[in-house]
Amino acid sequence: MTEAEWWEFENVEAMAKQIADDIEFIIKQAIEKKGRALIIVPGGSTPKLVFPTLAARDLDWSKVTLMLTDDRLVAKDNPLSNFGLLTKHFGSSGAELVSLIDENYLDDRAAAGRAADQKLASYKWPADLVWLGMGNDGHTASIFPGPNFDEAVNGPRERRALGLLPVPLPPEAPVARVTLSLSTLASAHTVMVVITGDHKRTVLTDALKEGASSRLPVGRVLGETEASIDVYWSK
Ligand SMILES: O=C1O[C@H](COP(=O)(O)O)[C@@H](O)[C@H](O)[C@H]1O
Repeated sequence: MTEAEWWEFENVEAMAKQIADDIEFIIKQAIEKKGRALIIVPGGSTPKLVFPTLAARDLDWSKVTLMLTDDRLVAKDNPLSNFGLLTKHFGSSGAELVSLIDENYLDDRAAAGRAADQKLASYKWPADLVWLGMGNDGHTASIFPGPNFDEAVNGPRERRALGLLPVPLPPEAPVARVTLSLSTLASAHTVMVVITGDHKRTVLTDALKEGASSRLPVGRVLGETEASIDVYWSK
């Protein structure tokens, strides 16, 4: 069983405000303590509820690095690009935005993963915050259930990013991915999971019960997380 604290909200607006408050606090604390904040955020649809509220916060964004938990292996101007979403909301904030995708390797997921891994070596780890999303199938970042699951979770601990192919391909984004590794996600100072709807609540509850040996990616990542875990949930 993995312990997590649940925060439940009447609506997504109230949830978005609380998440923005909490991330603002984490960023300010990190800047005060070490001069910069490294904040990892998810892609997909759920962050769209929070990014506008967070981006409007009066912070010294020039001292903030924003990176993604994962991205789709597509060009930055492709509508599926998580980095495109990040740029849309934070592009004028002054924050450093880090893409996991090197457009030289759009046809080669393994090389794309190695390129991201090399790039990430120049950042200061662990991250101050890893904010995880979760798909209906229990995937988190781009660690999916299926044949790539073992490769994704059993890699060397020093590996920070890797290229993966979800099987089956998710209909909403049927492309290869580059994802942060389990060890990178799980070593953050703070970990939050943000989900909506009854189905995802059931999936996450089951995954937490299964703990570190969970059959679901989100359960595996959270089971290995060193920090306390906060779950934000709204209908
Ligand atoms: O493909 C992805 O999906 C998950 C879940 O996204 P959501 O749309 O169900 O919120 C997301 O966390 C991940 O970053 C993204 O690349």
